[in-house]
Amino acid sequence: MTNERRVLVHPDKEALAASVAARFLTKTIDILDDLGAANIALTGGTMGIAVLEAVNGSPARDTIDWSKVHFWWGDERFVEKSSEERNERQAREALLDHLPVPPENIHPFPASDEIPDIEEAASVYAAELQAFAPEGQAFPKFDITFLGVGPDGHIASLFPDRAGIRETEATVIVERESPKPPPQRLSLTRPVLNASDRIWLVLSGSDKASALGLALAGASYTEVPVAGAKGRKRTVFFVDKDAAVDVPENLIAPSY
Ligand SMILES: O=C(O)[C@H](O)[C@@H](O)[C@H](O)[C@H](O)COP(=O)(O)O
Repeated sequence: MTNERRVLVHPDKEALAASVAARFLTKTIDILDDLGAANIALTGGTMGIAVLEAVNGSPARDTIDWSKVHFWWGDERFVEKSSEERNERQAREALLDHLPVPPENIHPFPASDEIPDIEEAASVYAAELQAFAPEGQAFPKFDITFLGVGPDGHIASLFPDRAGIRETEATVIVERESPKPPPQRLSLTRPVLNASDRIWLVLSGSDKASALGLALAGASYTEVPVAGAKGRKRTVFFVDKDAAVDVPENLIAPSY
């Protein structure tokens, strides 16, 4: 199988979440068989959380040795730890709090009431990435990185024409004026995201169609950040029919 970007189309959001959840569970089993451990980067957003809820509801959920899985995030809203807006809180409620994952395997970004200075919070997460990195590397190799996509084509908290999407040296950036509320966010940078073996983008709804179509048609990633998402081995767009209306026919994988 080539590393060409693939688009898998599903009839609706529910089928999309269920399909991605099933694929996540089987792929994680394969990764654990191959490597003995897995690093997964989660995303915020309604589709990202819907996938986690579907994983939690799967009968196959408990076939995995979750003690070997580490969970990270691609981005986080810089709000209080208990805020309902936090990606970590939403992921814990959707899945993580229902799994026998050792607490030390869950790596959330710092919250604003833990480290009030957002620049320091970014440095703390960069240090956490470094602490779990292979020798000589600055961050772990993520086996699967989930990304949602905004109507403007943003991924994680990397937004069009903002400094964050252009950053190639730092592993974590600060976004202070996110066009998507809340305004203050922390995000992994594109090089870190793209060092993932697999990037799985999950998007639904007609409001995503334009960004997806532009990205697949070769738009600049500084203008349409999702255009710059490319895993080392696989880049798969899991979409519903509404989000797929502008996708070139030749990129749509046969439905299965
Ligand atoms: O913290 C966040 O808000 C997410 O990381 C963000 O990148 C999200 O994934 C997209 O905005 C898509 O969100 P929806 O799936 O809700 O459209």
